[in-house]
Amino acid sequence: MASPDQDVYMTLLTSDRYLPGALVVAHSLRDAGTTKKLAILVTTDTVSADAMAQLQTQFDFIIPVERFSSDNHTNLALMNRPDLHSTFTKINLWRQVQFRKIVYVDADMVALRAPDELFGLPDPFSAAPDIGWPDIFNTGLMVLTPNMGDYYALKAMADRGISFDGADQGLLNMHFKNTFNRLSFTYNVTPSAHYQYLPAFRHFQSSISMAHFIGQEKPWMEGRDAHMGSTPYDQMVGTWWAVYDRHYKESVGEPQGDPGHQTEDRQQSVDSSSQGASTIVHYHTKGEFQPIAPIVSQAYQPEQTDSEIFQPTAAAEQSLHETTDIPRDVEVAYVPPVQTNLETHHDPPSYYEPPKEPEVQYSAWDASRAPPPSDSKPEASNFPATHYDMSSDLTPFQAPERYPDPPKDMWYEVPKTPTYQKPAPIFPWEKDAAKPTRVFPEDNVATETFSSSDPTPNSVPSAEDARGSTPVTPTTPTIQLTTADPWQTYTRSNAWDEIPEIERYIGNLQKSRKGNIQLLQGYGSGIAQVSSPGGRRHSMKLTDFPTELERPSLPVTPAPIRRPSFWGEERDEEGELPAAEGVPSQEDWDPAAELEKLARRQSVVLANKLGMDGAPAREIPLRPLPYGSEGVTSPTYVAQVPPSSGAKDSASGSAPGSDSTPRTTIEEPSYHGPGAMWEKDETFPVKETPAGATEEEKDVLET
Ligand SMILES: O=c1ccn([C@@H]2O[C@H](COP(=O)(O)OP(=O)(O)O[C@H]3O[C@H](CO)[C@@H](O)[C@H](O)[C@H]3O)[C@@H](O)[C@H]2O)c(=O)[nH]1
Ligand SMILES: [Mn+2]
Repeated sequence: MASPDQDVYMTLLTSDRYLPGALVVAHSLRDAGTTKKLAILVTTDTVSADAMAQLQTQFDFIIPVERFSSDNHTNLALMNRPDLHSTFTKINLWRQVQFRKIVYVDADMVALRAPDELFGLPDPFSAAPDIGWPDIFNTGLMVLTPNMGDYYALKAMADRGISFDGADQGLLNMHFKNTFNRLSFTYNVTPSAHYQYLPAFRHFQSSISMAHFIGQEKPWMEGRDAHMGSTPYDQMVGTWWAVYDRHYKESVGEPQGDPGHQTEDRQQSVDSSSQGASTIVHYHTKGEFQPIAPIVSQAYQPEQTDSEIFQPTAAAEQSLHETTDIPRDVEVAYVPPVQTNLETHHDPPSYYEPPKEPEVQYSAWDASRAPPPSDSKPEASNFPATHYDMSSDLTPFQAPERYPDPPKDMWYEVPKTPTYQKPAPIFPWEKDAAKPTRVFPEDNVATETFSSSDPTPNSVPSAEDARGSTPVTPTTPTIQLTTADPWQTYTRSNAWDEIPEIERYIGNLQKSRKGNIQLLQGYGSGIAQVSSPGGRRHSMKLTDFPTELERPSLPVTPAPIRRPSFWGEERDEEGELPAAEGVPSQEDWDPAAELEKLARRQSVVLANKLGMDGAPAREIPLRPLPYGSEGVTSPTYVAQVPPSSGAKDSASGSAPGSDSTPRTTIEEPSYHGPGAMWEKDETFPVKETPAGATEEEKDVLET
């Protein structure tokens, strides 16, 4: 058995014709003292059993392999080598993974010395240059490390007929194109009868390891007398014959020696074990087969092979006589085996001229003369194609230890100089504006406490007042919080209210419109000189709202009268909501009287003001009362006559001239509609909410 670390020399036999060559290779290596084992690839369908038996005597391993054929007959015909159709079989070398290293040797080589050092090469593939085209390597000698990767690649190419010469050399040179380790020519010297570089041969002669007889003619096919000269080629051929004769030279009558015994003299007999068996070797070696022999029909009895094959059969005998010139009366000692199972030709002995067989035509199709052959392949069928298979790897995916770093400079860089620039100040107060400060509710609480004892409790103290106020008593914080009204404590002043420029500006505006202002002064809607009841300071603040006391109180709608429910019952007391504070009860509420009161108040205030200002009293135009209120009379109410005398003409329903006569009908209120708040070109009212009734007005109302 071969072990994975074993090294072997290996050759190939695809037909019996090369049997002498394969045996000589083995012998030459052994004779040269190799320490390596010998193996041979054999295509069993085209190699006879007796040839196999011969191989068994010399090779340590006989390996049957599948035969790969090339259909590229055109290129083989170009080389005039149609016999090389099966050399694709060589790719089986790469699947012999039971060996560590293989030194492949063609069957037409002979070893002058054993190149065992080639097994020490680290390169996976080495070969020597071809003499016909030194850029490529010759496939007669190759040092290779078998592996299935190369095998499948080569097989894929072979299946598609990819080879520039139609044989293995073209295929292998395409696959190992630029990756082969180039060996010295001395490992594969291919002498030629036509071209010899004599000085080089002489110079390197002593270092030649192997000679290779390339081409159609092989030493055993030409006979021992073909090259008897002294040229390098002749010398190489002589070397081959020396090995052959050492082992296969037929020497009749020589004593049989030890099976392993080999003689140095090429004229002496071959070793006894191969004497009988070597007949098939002789048969395939020109000039070596001895057909005429004594009647020894059973002369050859092979020990290790099927004897049936070697029995001279009547049919075989007949066949031999028919195809040769051998007279019928001559006994044939050996009849070649009838290889009916083989497609390939049966090699005839070299001593006779075989009848002319119809020559195999591999001529190329001439497109200019004929249509393509009907059995030709489709166009571009030899284009290289790559086939991918699904992965059968069952190992789970392992993430790599680290992934490549992310690309840099991918962040947004904030501009160094900010694009925002403060706009240039436009207004004077923008230049020296006070830094804004925060005011917290606590500050205002303190203000509230302070202002509770103040005579003007409703005036809104400014922030300055609050800061300058007396310190808050820390013992009554809770009281302060509960009494504080956030709406009252919240400062309603603006920063610009205190700016003198603005006050001056407003003042100037008012001066130019004095007349109008004076007219309104007394009514509380003026800007300046507003006198508040509590001594309220004159302010020009735009946001100075009137206090609660300054605002007129609005008439209050009484609570509704409760009616019995559908069931005629009064609802439970407990379900009632508490009465609103300040709302008079229904019984105390006289709508007519209240309406009268309201009307009177309006008239009195209006008359008062107008009279005070000294302006001529305007007649109040009459207006109809709202629907439903016409003709309502009150038995108790007597309308007050305005102080001005103009009422005499304007009052409706009152007797003329009777000023002192109390009226019995409610005076119709005048109504102008909303009207414009202010006219065009008029100064806008700074006080949006009119000031409440003054003390004087209140006095009038209450009387
Ligand atoms: O009928 C045959 C033909 C070939 N072979 C084997 O195939 C090899 C190659 O054939 P060969 O006659 O030696 O070819 P070469 O004349 O050497 O031709 C060259 O071209 C061939 C085809 O490319 C290559 O295989 C050779 O290595 C290369 O030297 C032989 O050595 C044998 O091992 C047989 O066994 N029987
Ligand atoms: Mn060869």
